[in-house]
Formats: sequence, C-alpha cells, structure tokens
Amino acid sequence: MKTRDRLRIAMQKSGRLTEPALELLTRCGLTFRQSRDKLFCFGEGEPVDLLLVRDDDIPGLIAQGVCDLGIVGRNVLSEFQLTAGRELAPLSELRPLGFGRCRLSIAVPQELDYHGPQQLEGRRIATSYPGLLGEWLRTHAVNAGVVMLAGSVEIAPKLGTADAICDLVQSGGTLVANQLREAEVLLESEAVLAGPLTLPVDERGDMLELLLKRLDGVIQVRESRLLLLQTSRATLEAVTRLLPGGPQPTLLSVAGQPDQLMLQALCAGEVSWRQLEEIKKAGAREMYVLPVEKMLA
Ligand SMILES: Nc1ncnc2c1ncn2[C@@H]1O[C@H](COP(=O)(O)OP(=O)(O)OP(=O)(O)O)[C@@H](O)[C@H]1O
Ligand SMILES: O=P(O)(O)OC[C@H]1O[C@H](OP(=O)(O)OP(=O)(O)O)[C@H](O)[C@@H]1O
Ligand SMILES: [Mg+2]
Repeated sequence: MKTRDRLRIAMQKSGRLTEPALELLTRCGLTFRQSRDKLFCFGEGEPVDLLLVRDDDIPGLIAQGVCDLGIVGRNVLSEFQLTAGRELAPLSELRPLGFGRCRLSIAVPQELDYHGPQQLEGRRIATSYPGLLGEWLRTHAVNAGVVMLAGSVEIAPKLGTADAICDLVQSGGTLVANQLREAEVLLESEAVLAGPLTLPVDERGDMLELLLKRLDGVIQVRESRLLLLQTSRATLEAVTRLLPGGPQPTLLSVAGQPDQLMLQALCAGEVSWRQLEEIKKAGAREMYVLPVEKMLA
C-alpha cells in the first residue's frame, strides 16, 4: 500500500456520533474543507484528513491501514475485535471520548420473571452483536440460539422469531415501547478514539501524538470551570473549604489592599448558583465562573 504522510481519521458520515465527533476535532484545532462528494474532508491547517463512512466500517478501515484513527462506539469496536479475522491487525481503544453513551443489554419480555442467565438456556436471542453476545453466553455457560438481525431487533419477540433480544439501550424508551425489560448489561459503551495497537514511528506518528495531547487537554477541561473570586485573608479558610473539587487554588494579592486576596480555582464540573451563594455567605465577593477552552499541562 502507498505510504501516506498525512494522518487520516475515519468517522461516522451521518448519525449520532457525527456532530459531537466533529465538534471535538474542531476543539483540537482541526479544520476541514469538505470535498464535493462529502466522503473525504481535507484538513486545512494540520496534515489531518477525515474519511466519512458508516460506523460499522471504521474498525476495518483502521485494521487495514486505510485510516490511522477512528471515532466509533466501543460497542462497534469490541464487536469487531471479537469477530474480525486473525489476518487483520489488532486494534486498541486509545481514549474514551465521553459522548454517545449507551449500553449493550439483554432484554426479555416484561411478563417474564427473570432471575439469572440460566433462564436463557435453550432460548433464541436476536441481536446485531453476535460476537459480544456469544462471548457473554460462553462466560455464563449458557447454550442459546443467536438470531442475527441488522436492525429493529426489539421487534423480534413480538414477531415470534426470538425469545429475548440483545441490543443497545440508552433511555430504555425503545424497550418499554416493545414491552421488554432490561435483564443483563453486557457492555457500557461510549464513543472512543480507536487506533492500531502500535502507533506509527514517523511523521504521522508525531502528528498522532500531538493530537492525543490536544485531545487530553480538551477532554480534561470540557467540563471544567475556572472560578475567580475575592476574599479577605480572614475568610479565606472558610471560603476555600467550600470550593467544589479540583486542584489547589491559586492566590493572588490585590494591589493596595493587603488584607484582600484574589482566588483562582479550577473546578471539575459545573458550579451551581447554590454553591456560589454558599461561598459568598462564607465571605467571598466579585465571583466569576468562566468556561475553560484549552489546557496544556
Ligand atoms: N440510543 C442511543 N443513544 C446514545 N448512543 C447510541 C444510541 N444508539 C446507539 N448509540 C451509539 O452511537 C453509535 C452510532 O449510532 P447510530 O444509530 O448513528 O448508528 P448506525 O445507525 O449504525 O449508523 P451508520 O449509518 O453509520 O451505520 C452506536 O454504535 C452507539 O455507540
Ligand atoms: O434506549 P433508547 O433511548 O430507546 O435507545 C435505544 C435504541 O436506539 C438505537 O436505535 P436507533 O434509534 O438508532 O434506531 P435504528 O437502530 O433503527 O437506527 C438502538 O438500536 C435502540 O433501538
Ligand atoms: Mg452502523
């Protein structure tokens, strides 16, 4: 295969992961010019291009070396790892990305009094995930029939083609609408950055490493807030005690007011009005909560 000097990332062309994946890459400083066929996006600033494909094809494209990285659900990646031929290169989950959260679960008819895996013995289970389901059945020493369906799996019990299903669950709405209930969780999933087990040691490898560092910075601060406030030295301890998590705050002196301090703290998540009001009661003034855009340690 021809060697490439530009990094290529595969992501979903159109679906649940498309928007959040693009937003994440944009936050990492990547911008793209979309080609006319919209399947290949040329990276403008950095030597990183995008390939827009069906999510099921992403692991295979990485394993074949057509793409260096992919943004895909852990469910799709794990299924590929269990079912792909041995001739394909093994893949690894480089980073969890914090969106597209769902779980792969076995669900049974609502009226069934489910009390454990052995109840599935000899039953037929409909799924699009034969690899993950097969592995779970082996682990629990259950012999069950696996009925392959590409979609609309939840309808199978009503049609009489299966006794239970194994599919993705998020809100649980689809299960309820089909008179099913969750019985076993096989996998907790979210979008992940997938890549080869061993990273390339060339220019692409250097770019990949840089991208991972940027990604870590973005992920680390995505939920973070910077809290700025003023306090007197006398109330500093009480105020500090109420700060929501995060590393030690930084203290700055206020010009011309030796008794006053400016405090700066990185908070791990949202800072609520209730928390601000409590901190104010403890003696803080001039409080600001700022979103954090980038972080480079
Ligand atoms: N209900 C859900 N809520 C949240 N995340 C989900 C949900 N269903 C699936 N996902 C996650 O989002 C990924 C993409 O889901 P989507 O429904 O867009 O895929 P698809 O229909 O297989 O798309 P494609 O056309 O690319 O094959 C899934 O593989 C899973 O990781
Ligand atoms: O627990 P819920 O919030 O109801 O989500 C779960 C449903 O979402 C996905 O289907 P999707 O809506 O993508 O339909 P599709 O599989 O037919 O594309 C998944 O296959 C489940 O059917
Ligand atoms: Mg798909």
